[in-house]
Amino acid sequence: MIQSEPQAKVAIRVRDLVVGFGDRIVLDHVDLDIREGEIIGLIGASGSGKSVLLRSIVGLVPKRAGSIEILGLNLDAPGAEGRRDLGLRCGIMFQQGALFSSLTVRENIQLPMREFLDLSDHLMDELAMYKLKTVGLPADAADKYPAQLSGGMAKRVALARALALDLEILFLDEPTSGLDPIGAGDFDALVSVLHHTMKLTTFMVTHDLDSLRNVCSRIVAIAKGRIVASGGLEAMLVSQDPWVKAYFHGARGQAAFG
Ligand SMILES: Nc1ncnc2c1ncn2[C@@H]1O[C@H](COP(=O)(O)OP(=O)(O)OP(=O)(O)O)[C@@H](O)[C@H]1O
Repeated sequence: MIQSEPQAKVAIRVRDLVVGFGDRIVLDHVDLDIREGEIIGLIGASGSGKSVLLRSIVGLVPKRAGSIEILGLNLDAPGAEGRRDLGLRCGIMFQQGALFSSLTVRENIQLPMREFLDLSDHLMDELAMYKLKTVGLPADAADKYPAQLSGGMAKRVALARALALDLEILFLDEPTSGLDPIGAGDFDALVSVLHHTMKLTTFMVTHDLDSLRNVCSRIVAIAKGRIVASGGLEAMLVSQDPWVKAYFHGARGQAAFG
């Protein structure tokens, strides 16, 4: 696992967060601190609320109670300037990549630039090519449409779009799902390189045991609406939480870590 700086400042502070839909409570008084430079791997059973937690933190799902601070800004009252500031400093890559099918790769990558920056078309073209290169794609991918890309390429384009601005925090929702093990390993390596070169704080929802081992600096496990374990692999392996135990000591966990 990647080591992180224990004394770094808190980048994301979640306190007493309650989120629900109808009469179902999905997040039940969740507390979580993520420090600058950490790569967090959020794990939990299907439907345990991983994506809901990610979406709540970025303000896409309304909360019922609690508070969320990102880079020192309280999401309850960010103000127009604060909202813009967060848009510039945080990037999100969703599970399905969510590329716009009618736009080329270049145009997809340029969307956040158009929203947040005032740049000439020429400069945006140069930046888009640079971002493509950063995620390991060839220049001729720029004029392709999403339907012409493989799953792995589409994920890289989605990452390039998330990185379109100079980010401090990157949110990834199951970035390696749907990739074969080699593609997933390549993607993990890319996330590690970006972490080292850009000093990104990364919050990643994942089911991928290799990603947890190779990329994350800390694992956070969620079950029954609460954080039930947090720490390195060693902490997970000795956790007494039933779900964490089953996950790390079950057949897949044994194959990966045993
Ligand atoms: N917009 C919504 N409206 C109603 N219920 C929702 C909504 N979004 C999520 N849920 C419910 O919240 C629960 C948690 O969903 P979430 O997507 O966070 O699960 P997850 O842990 O990410 O699962 P998976 O690993 O399968 O992606 C699920 O029961 C889901 O049906």
